[in-house]
Amino acid sequence: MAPPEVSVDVYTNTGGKLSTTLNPGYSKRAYVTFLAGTGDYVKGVVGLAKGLRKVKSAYRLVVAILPDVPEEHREILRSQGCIVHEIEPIYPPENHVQFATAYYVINYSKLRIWNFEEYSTMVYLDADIQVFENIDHLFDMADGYFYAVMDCFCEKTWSHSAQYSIGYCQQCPEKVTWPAEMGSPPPLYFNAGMFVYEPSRLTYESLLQTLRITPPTPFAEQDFLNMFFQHKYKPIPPIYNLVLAMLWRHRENIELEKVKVVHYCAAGSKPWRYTGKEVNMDREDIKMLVAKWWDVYNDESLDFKAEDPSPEGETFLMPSIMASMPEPEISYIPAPSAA
Ligand SMILES: O=c1ccn([C@@H]2O[C@H](COP(=O)(O)OP(=O)(O)O[C@H]3O[C@H](CO)[C@H](O)[C@H](O)[C@H]3O)[C@@H](O)[C@H]2O)c(=O)[nH]1
Ligand SMILES: O[C@H]1[C@H](O)[C@@H](O)[C@H](O)[C@@H](O)[C@H]1O
Ligand SMILES: [Mn+2]
Repeated sequence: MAPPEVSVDVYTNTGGKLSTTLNPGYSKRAYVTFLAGTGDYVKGVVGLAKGLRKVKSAYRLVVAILPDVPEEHREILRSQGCIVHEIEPIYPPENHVQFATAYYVINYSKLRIWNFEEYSTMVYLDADIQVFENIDHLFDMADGYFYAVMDCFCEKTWSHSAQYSIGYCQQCPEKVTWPAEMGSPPPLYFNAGMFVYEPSRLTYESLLQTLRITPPTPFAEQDFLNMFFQHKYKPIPPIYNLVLAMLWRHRENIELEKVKVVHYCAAGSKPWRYTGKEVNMDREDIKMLVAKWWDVYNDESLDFKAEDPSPEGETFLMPSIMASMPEPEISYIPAPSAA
């Protein structure tokens, strides 16, 4: 039986408030990012909030914050229209980590976002990500999968891995093929700076339970999520999370003018710390992308306005008739053959 229709206010990230008739069965959607510490990542979140406004995203930005984020920074985020949501830290399993505990706490704490059950679908974005084109259509993908962009194994950060040791990368699996004597090739591996997922209490509990018996590995929650969602993972095109190293490692896989989401994850590329001195950072494409981030960050017209809806406002799934953006088809990337 169809649920009764009710009239509700729909708040948009662009500051609009639309009254409409919605089916209460409609699910809620939001972007979510993560912030820890007293440092300068708050600038990344502010940039991201403004970027989402610039591309007229219909959905709010939730910021999952650790208790150590100072009140001053929380206030900046609220004043930018973000929904600030404090979470408890998650610690790595006991007796496993002698050093770099902070690194693991920061990254594992991200798993709390599976507990945000008030939302049915969320798009997670690292604070060092910027969105240059509307990606709201990602919320329309079929339920039951974990969507993210395939990573690249060519940078030194991967030097601990078997892939790196033989020069194998899933971005060009035909260049160096996986040797039979090393067993089956590794499963597809995503970068966890951006993903589409469904919060769920059950999944959340299973994640935490599994984490307790999983020794920490170099890429922390990224390795863990890859293991946990191995059979649910569906790759989406690199335009949804341009890992910057792709520009010098696999330029042929990237159509830069089509890129919607940029992930400033390469060493030296965080726009708010950028000096241009580190390796590859003097490239023209990098300079252009850093400048584009600053354009958004410095654009005062993108600041959240006082007359805009309160950060407590809810964002409901809008009936497609109201959606302002055309919804491009997303082509799934077929799994590269092992050979
Ligand atoms: O002091 C910090 C450090 C990190 N973060 C948050 O944690 C995220 C992950 O850190 P980085 O973006 O600096 O790291 P990378 O992009 O190199 O990280 C990649 O690898 C990490 C694990 O190694 C995570 O999986 C991360 O999501 C993935 O994009 C940041 O975006 C930010 O949201 C903070 O808030 N404060
Ligand atoms: O998977 C890794 C990891 O996310 C690193 O932290 C990032 O800097 C690299 O670019 C990426 O390949
Ligand atoms: Mn990142």
